[in-house]
Amino acid sequence: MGEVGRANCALLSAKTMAGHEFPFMKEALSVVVIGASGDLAKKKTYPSLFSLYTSGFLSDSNMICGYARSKMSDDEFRDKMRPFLIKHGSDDQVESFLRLCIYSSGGYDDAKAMSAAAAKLEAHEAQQTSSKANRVYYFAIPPNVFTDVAAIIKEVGMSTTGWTRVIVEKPFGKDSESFEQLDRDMSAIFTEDIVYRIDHYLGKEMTQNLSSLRFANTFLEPIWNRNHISSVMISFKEDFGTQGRGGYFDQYGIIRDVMQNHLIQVLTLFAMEPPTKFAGEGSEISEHVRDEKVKVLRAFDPVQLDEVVLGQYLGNEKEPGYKEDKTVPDDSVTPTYAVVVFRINNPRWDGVPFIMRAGKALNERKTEIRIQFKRPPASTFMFETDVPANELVVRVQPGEAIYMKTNVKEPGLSNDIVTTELDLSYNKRFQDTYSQLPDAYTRLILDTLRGDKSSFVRDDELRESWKVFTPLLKSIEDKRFKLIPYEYGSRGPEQADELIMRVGFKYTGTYKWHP
Ligand SMILES: NC(=O)C1=CN([C@@H]2O[C@H](COP(=O)(O)OP(=O)(O)OC[C@H]3O[C@@H](n4cnc5c(N)ncnc54)[C@H](OP(=O)(O)O)[C@@H]3O)[C@@H](O)[C@H]2O)C=CC1
Ligand SMILES: O=C1O[C@H](COP(=O)(O)O)[C@@H](O)[C@H](O)[C@H]1O
Repeated sequence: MGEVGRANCALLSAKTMAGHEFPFMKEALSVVVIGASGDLAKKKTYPSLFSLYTSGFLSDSNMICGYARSKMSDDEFRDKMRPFLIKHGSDDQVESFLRLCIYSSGGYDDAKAMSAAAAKLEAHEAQQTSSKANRVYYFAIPPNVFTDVAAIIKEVGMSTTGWTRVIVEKPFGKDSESFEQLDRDMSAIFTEDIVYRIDHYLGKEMTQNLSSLRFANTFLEPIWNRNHISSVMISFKEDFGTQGRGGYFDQYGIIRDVMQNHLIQVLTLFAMEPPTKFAGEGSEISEHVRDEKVKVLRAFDPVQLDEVVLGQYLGNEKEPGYKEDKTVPDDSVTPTYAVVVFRINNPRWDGVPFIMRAGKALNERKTEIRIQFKRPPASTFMFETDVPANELVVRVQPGEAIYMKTNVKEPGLSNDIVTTELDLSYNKRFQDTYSQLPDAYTRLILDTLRGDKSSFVRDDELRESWKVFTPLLKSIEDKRFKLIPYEYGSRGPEQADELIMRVGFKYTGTYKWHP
């Protein structure tokens, strides 16, 4: 890899970075997973740490210490974790990785138990040749214990010879007020530079790709504005319901669950102005992208209530409805589906609707960004037909792809216009790497080890995004919305389509894809 490519490693995948030696790899490292007995730890945190191990970023000299309230021996913990690792590597790799994993039990405010865990880290670190010992704490715990855990880590768990970094999971509050409280409590304990707020959508391949797509292609950036784009739609669809998590979900709803975090992150990366720099040496590099994301959030207009549609799913003959989940109250008014239109009041985006759609229990699973361009001028006169607008679609998942709906002459003797696509499907174009693309968590944990914060959420980003969402959430809690029922497995409420058409999205229904 040449020097330019190397400098840009912030934009490369863990796979293509394999073989790279980062400074943290020459120093002692312990990773402590708080909440190691939980769901996230077994489904995401440990498999991602294992991937970093099999790709050479973690080594046999590292220690991974699980910490949670449940009492377990090291071996019992390893037995619990083994089934979640086996599909990610060979049996030998799993066993050698599990040898790095120890377990320590204790309460989330129990400084004595945390000291016992820290003593194990110290004993291990003392055996290493490096005089610097770094520590990462991964908070796979509910937010109500964040500050208790943070306080005991600060008291007894900080590295005295190297850096300490803390990865924190959402939710980062429920509204502006609770966010400010959490932020005050956390910042009284840790300085912002050691806090890595993870949003796994920022680690997804196509989210990471957005800036390259925009700023590394001269044909795109000049048309990335109100002069050429008529609407932008960011959609998140899941073809399953709350899957027994209804009790948790009911406290949050779809807006807090995916819009205020994952989708707003995608939107701000899409809409921000060019950052000063993406890559290079120094911790300030990470701030350039985050500065621009904050700036664009500050330009959001208040959401208009008549530009919002909310829904809740009903069951069908096969699947239960949302309120049939025993953990959901019978009178729940929590939306499982939402369309919200955002307006960005700056010279680039004035007048362009940003339509955010998210829903559970829909007809398919997909996340995408759909950019609809203005119609070709005078097309009805010139071609004597309504030529459809071009659309650029960034398919985030599943089946990562970028395709541009393009109008061409129908091949043959006809002069009719047909809409087809310029298609960059990742599974075809990047056959060697596609099946090995790293999980979002793998990439983000590696970024933490490297000290690259550009794909983590800064406190002022959260502050600004809560300012956008809080008034809307309050209106929902004040029951100012009618929740529209939709059937499990449908495309969501019809009123959602009416809204997106009303604000400017055009659906012709004429495009057919032939894979
Ligand atoms: N490289 C690749 O992998 C490619 C894949 N394709 C695939 O082809 C298929 C069709 O392409 P696509 O770009 O989605 O085109 P469509 O024209 O089918 O859909 C375009 C958009 O219109 C919305 N829509 C659909 N029905 C209605 C309606 N009745 N009223 C209002 N809006 C509606 C869809 O929303 P909603 O999502 O809610 O249905 C979608 O956002 C997709 O599955 C796509 O993944 C196409 C090109 C390349
Ligand atoms: O954070 C969350 O994200 C998942 C969707 O993540 P994905 O990577 O599978 O797209 C969502 O199902 C969950 O409700 C939400 O809390």
